[in-house]
Amino acid sequence: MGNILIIDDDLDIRDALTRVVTRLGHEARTAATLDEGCRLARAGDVDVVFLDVRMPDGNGLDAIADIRKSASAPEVIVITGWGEADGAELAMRQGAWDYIEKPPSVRTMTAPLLRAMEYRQGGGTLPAATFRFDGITGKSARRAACLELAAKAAVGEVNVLLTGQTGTGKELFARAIHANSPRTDQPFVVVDCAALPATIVESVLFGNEKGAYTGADTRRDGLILQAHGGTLFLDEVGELPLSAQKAFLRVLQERRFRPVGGREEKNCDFRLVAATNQDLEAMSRQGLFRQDLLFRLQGIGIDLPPLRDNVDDVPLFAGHFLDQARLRRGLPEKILSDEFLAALSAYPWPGNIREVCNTMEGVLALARDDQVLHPVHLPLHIRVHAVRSKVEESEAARQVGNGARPAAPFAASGGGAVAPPAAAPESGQALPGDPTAPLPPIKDFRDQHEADYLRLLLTRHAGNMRKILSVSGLSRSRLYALLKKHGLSPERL
Ligand SMILES: Nc1ncnc2c1ncn2[C@@H]1O[C@H](COP(=O)(O)OP(=O)(O)OP(=O)(O)O)[C@@H](O)[C@H]1O
Repeated sequence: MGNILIIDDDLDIRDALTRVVTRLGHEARTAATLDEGCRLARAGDVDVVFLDVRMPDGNGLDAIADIRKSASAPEVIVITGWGEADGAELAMRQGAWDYIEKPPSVRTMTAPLLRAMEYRQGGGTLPAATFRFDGITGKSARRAACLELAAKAAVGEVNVLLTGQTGTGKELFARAIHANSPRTDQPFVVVDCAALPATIVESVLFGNEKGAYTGADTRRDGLILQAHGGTLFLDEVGELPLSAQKAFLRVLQERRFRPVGGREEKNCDFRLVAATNQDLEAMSRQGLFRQDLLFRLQGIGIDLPPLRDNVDDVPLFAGHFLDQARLRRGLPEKILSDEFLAALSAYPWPGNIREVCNTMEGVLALARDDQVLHPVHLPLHIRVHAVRSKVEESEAARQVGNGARPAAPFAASGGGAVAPPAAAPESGQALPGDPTAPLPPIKDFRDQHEADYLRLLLTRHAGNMRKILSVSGLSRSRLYALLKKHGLSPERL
């Protein structure tokens, strides 16, 4: 028997779910507010949580990570409004087990609950608790959800597709999935698809017989055979030529392949993990990537967040890599000055975690004998960025002091500047038109303009999520987080 928690403000849905839960022999607890639900999840030994998205006191999606962090790490089944595909997607990205649409039927309520309970009773309980995160750090909710998914993926055989910008840790995660899988004692074979010469890509993958083509003076085993029993990691899979995609799809379907120039087929048994920093869905719409292969690859999709979406993780990574480098060189501990940390946080880290790692190596080389780290130890471009941000902030404050509204913070990523809203902001501190009026603190000023920008974004592009994301340059989760921060309704997304 399991403990099921139902968090929904709709009494009818609470009652319907309670009936389904008790009929399956489990115990049901209910909460009509998010606050009470989270409290019950934290307090009790809960196996599964049914969680409504639109709660009177907040958005259920924002509570998933917290609920998953409760001691019993319950599985979360999200209840979304009909057609809220974006909410469902976000729920899965935050680590939800599954989602059901309103109005729920007995079948839609029962199936995911049965599967989640089966998973927990079958030893799948708390996979993250037994997952070895060797060398993996980061605390943000999104990164934690990625680790959860990796832990779940590791115990099974399903194909995994890791996506994310360069340096976000795709290869590190692929290695961790292999290391935590039953195949850990077998080979982990990396195929860098971007480095495969197009003319011999099939021979590199599938091997070749002697004389199969000009220059093939020996027989050789391909990488697929080398991965037999273990894990094949296809890095930069978007670079795989179309002809090789077709051949590889067949391998995935039939687990058999024929070496180039060979007569007999060979069996192969490998677990596939692929990675890309490209948008494979867009590529497949343009005919550049086979859709059938994409479907096969993304058994479990793990989308690693860019570092700039989780600024709070920057000092953590900096400390982590600094310690690693310091211990390797036998140097004493360093103190990170506030200015040093501020400069790190102001920088957007386009090279993500890899860039932090390289930067900290450089910092340590410069600061060998200095106990305290200052901005001067950072590379010039990072210092320049920090200084520019500071100057821009003071410039903006000065313009406000003159009664002018600054244009710079509204520069849209797609080009032209977005005009500031005509009406006075609905909330937040009003800007002083009177030059003698006291200035708001810079944080309030920034927050207020952020809110104005979001309102404008929603007004102009209501209902067009793709446009909203491309114009703003925000990731989906960052957008939701900002809407929540400013108390704006995501309904118009
Ligand atoms: N969560 C993490 N914790 C600690 N180190 C990390 C983490 N993520 C990435 N790194 C480190 O950052 C560097 C880059 O990671 P990795 O090579 O896995 O990125 P990637 O996404 O595969 O990059 P690319 O797309 O350029 O191949 C590595 O040194 C890796 O160990």
